[in-house]
Amino acid sequence: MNRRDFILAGAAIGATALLPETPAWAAKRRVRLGLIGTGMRGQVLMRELVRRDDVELVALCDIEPIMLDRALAMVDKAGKPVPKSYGRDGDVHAYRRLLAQRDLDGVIIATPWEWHAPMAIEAMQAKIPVGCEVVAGVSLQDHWDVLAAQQRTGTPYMLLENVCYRRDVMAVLQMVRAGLFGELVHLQGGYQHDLRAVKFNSGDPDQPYGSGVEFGAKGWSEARWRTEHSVRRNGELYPSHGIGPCAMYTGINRGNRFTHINSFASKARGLHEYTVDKSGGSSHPSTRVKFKLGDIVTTTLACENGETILLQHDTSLPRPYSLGFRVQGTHGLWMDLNQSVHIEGRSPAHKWEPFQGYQDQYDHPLWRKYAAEAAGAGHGGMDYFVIHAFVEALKAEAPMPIDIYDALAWSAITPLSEQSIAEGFKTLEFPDFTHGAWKSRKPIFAFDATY
Ligand SMILES: NC(=O)c1ccc[n+]([C@@H]2O[C@H](COP(=O)([O-])OP(=O)(O)OC[C@H]3O[C@@H](n4cnc5c(N)ncnc54)[C@H](O)[C@@H]3O)[C@@H](O)[C@H]2O)c1
Repeated sequence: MNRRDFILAGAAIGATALLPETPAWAAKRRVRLGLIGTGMRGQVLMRELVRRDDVELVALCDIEPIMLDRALAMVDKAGKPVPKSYGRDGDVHAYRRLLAQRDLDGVIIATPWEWHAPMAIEAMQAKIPVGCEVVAGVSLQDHWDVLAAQQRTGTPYMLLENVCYRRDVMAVLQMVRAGLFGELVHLQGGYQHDLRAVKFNSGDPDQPYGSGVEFGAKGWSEARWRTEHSVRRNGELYPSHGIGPCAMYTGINRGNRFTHINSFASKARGLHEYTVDKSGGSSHPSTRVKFKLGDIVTTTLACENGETILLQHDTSLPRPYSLGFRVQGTHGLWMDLNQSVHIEGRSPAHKWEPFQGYQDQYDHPLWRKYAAEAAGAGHGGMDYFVIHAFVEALKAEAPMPIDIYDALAWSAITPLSEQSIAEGFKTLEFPDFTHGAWKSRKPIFAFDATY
């Protein structure tokens, strides 16, 4: 079975994730990748890509020449061959020319959210495996369209959700699998990150954070596109960093699934107050914008196996960063905010223990093996692992460890939470993107030190 037959076999049964064990013939030594979106995130991912000997970055695309030039300079500094580049002319569809380049083994998408679904769909139609930054799509229909393209073509798709590879998150995965928490009952996570200085700047490419109160066409980097989502939308806008680890702990899409969702949104005050304070009055146009996104959006998910999961989206108020994880079962719990654990019968009664001892004992084999390589990579090293996983799975032509179903279930939380809030905080049924396959699918994420 060659690579093409392997992909088509996936299409025939509806999902690459249902494919058998990695076949013996599959052992590529190098992969040729393209990158669409060489902005702030794309450049962080490129740091990982250009230092790998098994990756050849053969194509870059961005419609902002400054970002494209920064990316090309990174390749040059790394002493790697010059990739083809697209988009300098500002053509928002220049990525189609990249996808038409016939030598690609995979493409990474790190563009604004609204581009993820169309770009991924067209890449899969061209039979080019996709590594997509969070999120998978914007509307619920986007999610069904991405699924249809993946199933029609059988092309591998991975969501590049890096928090699943955070060192403590992976140690907790080992603890969950070792049964330390007993049967899981309740989990929490979220995206609790003061993004005010990301959502506004002066538009100066050298000062992307907090340099002013512009956004939209006058902003730079995420202020150019992300802030608009806070103007138009009210929901859990960035679910995957929080839900990804919780979904892996509870086996979502692999023996478990989300059944229901609801969301509550608080009033919206933070972004308006920030623009007034930062601009010193109410004369700047940004101070007159009415932001729809509630400052704190709280989402609850119910799971088939009886767990509840609570997510909080909190990006518009002053606060230190924390994803707010809590993993609680019949024998005890872990919380990341206080870096503490309590395990009944092992911890002192009613007392927290520091997590460090557990971290050392349950450190994941991947971290034990690759900690030195990951040192210095983005987000405390986890960006090393997410790129490593995508590249290794591509080389092995094996199922993606965070696959299309993970991507869709995690990312669809956003449009569903918007709908819940819009309909008076209504509880909604969660769609089953696996069409029942969740019952028999087995977990595959991070069982050894491979990827
Ligand atoms: N996983 C993480 O930790 C993490 C961190 C930051 C950002 N992200 C995600 O990465 C993505 C990009 O975010 P960012 O911070 O790099 O934003 P950014 O604005 O800095 O970069 C996006 C780039 O996409 C380019 N672009 C826009 N439309 C395009 C098109 N049609 N064709 C080609 N290029 C186009 C822009 O010119 C820009 O350079 C987002 O989805 C974001 O949520 C993930």
